[in-house]
Amino acid sequence: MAPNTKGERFAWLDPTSIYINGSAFADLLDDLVADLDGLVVDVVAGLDAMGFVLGSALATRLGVGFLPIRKAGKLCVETDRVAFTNYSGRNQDMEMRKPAFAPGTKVLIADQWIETGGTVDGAIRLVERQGGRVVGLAAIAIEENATTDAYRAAYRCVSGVVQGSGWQAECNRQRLTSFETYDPQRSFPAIR
Ligand SMILES: O=P(O)(O)OC[C@H]1O[C@H](OP(=O)(O)OP(=O)(O)O)[C@H](O)[C@@H]1O
Repeated sequence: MAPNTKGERFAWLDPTSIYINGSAFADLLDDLVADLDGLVVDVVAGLDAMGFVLGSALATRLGVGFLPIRKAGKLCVETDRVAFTNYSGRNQDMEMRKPAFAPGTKVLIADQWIETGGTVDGAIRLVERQGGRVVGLAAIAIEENATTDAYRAAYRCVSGVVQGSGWQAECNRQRLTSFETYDPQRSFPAIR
């Protein structure tokens, strides 16, 4: 995963090198699906924008559909809208089509990353307001803080970066030791 080279307005890392490499992406999905074993999911909801990548891939692996939750102002149908604040401190709105599913639908929410938990909090509210049951959260990494501790207590939380690992501690510090040797070419897709 690549370090931020652009400053504070941006996320502290970029996981594109996982998505762009077929083996790495497949390994990530294998691990997440294995950790989701036994969880009954009716639909995967992915968060705009990068949560669409992981969310739609997971949905196809789980054999269920995919529901995009959008940043506000994009959907051309009736929506429900909530405000949220993410790691940047910026206030934004997000929207979900309305109606999106029947009450009681079991929803797995997927996002690229959970840092403060502010973004996923908005998605949980949208799902629950339509009578959906959030059954799990999936991400490449879920940083540890009071908000995400509460999520782990309430929902099945699965992440590529495993809780208790050295990588989890590095994620919490927002500095990976692998940044020192990061080389984008190592993840380039093979040319056939
Ligand atoms: O836990 P939080 O502090 O809310 O931060 C996590 C969110 O931030 C990132 O997305 P970002 O808002 O950067 O947008 P993007 O998906 O369009 O890159 C990430 O993909 C999550 O959606």
